[in-house]
Amino acid sequence: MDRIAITGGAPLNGAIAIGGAKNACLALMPAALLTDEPLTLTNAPRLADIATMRALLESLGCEVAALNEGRALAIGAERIASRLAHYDIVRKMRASILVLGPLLAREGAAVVSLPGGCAIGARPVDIHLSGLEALGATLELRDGYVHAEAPGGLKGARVTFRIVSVGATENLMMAATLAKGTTELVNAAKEPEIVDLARCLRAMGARIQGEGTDTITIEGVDRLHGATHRVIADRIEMGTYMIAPAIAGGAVEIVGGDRALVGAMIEALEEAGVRVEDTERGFSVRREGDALKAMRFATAPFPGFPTDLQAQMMSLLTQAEGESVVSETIFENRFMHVPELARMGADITVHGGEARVRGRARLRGAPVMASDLRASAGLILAALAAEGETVISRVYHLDRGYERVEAKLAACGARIERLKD
Ligand SMILES: CC(=O)N[C@H]1[C@@H](OP(=O)(O)OP(=O)(O)OC[C@H]2O[C@@H](n3ccc(=O)[nH]c3=O)[C@H](O)[C@@H]2O)O[C@H](CO)[C@@H](O)[C@@H]1O
Ligand SMILES: C=C(OP(=O)(O)O)C(=O)O
Repeated sequence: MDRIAITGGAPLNGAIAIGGAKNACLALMPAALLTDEPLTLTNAPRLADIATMRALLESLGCEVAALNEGRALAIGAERIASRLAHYDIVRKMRASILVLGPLLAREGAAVVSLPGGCAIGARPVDIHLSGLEALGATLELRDGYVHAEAPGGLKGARVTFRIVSVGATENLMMAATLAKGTTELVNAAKEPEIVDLARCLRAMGARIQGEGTDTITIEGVDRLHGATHRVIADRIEMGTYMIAPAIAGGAVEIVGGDRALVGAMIEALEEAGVRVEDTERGFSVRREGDALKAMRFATAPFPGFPTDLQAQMMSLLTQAEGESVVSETIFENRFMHVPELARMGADITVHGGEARVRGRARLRGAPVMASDLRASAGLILAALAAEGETVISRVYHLDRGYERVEAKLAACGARIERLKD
């Protein structure tokens, strides 16, 4: 298993280009199941999670070609050879549940493994399932699998989500494109990845309105066709690299930076004393003066502060003057990075969903372990500011969502290398 070694203390100066969004691409790929014509996705990120979704789609009979060195994916689902999403693939990645809606809509039947919990929380899929039932599917849970049927096809309905769920909104949007009649999704997620999926589905012939608001309306059509769609920029990668010069010093231009995607993050950074200035290619980020200021923030659905940037922002706040308060409202167990940051000298206490971060801790390099994707990114950022060497193990978590992280940071002056075991 690879590890990453970082010797902290070097300021970062340069430019970092942002790739296509993992979480958008993971929802766009299963959309290919809705049509027998090819769907081509450009600006695709080259990540482990994308390879996992590719393997899952291939196991269902899709043909997937990687073009332009993997930056574009052409996915053809001319014939669905299997309706079974096997546990062996689904357990690797929760987004696998996103094949359920499209398979059911196109084939009238699907058997999909339940994804199970993960480090950040239990993450049930009840909202996905009750939504599909509202569209007329019959579901049965057997041996860890969801057995879903809709022999006469799905039927449009009004579905009110109990809580805002990105994945359930995506699954239902896709399922509803081929349902008979109109579906209204109420209390829908408003994340940019939802908007991106709606645009792609529309390019495929779907009739969708209201994406980006809390009510999405989908008028079912008889069939969808192929399309080419460009994946939006990864706002979580963007936010992660915005913190790098803020914590390590220096100034980094985020190429492809887009304020509309990271508004809450920019607000939080500015409150902490970080300056964000527009450039022709995006924006540049640097710390204002020497000291960062403590602040409080709570994670929330878009346009609120993203839970996927909470760990990274917490690393930054270990270096702020005073006590910061971080509330995690989306996942019940997303503070796995705290004990690892403590090993590096951070002073953080957690009570329930709230972490109190006392700055300005003197961070020192230590061996630490990545527990999940964004926790790994938080540890990398903390290591950039720590004295001495930090070695992060289990970086396969990081590889799920960050492409060439060592190369991108090293190009800005970070002393970082991947240790191959
Ligand atoms: C691949 C992908 O896009 N992943 C993102 C997606 O995950 P994902 O789509 O899994 O997250 P959701 O928005 O569904 O989860 C929000 C909350 O709802 C709960 N819930 C969700 C579904 C359900 O059926 N029942 C239920 O109780 C979850 O446990 C969680 O507490 O959105 C999350 C919240 O922005 C991000 O952190 C993930 O990076
Ligand atoms: C939690 C994440 O991904 P997933 O939903 O695939 O676990 C993430 O991208 O931060």
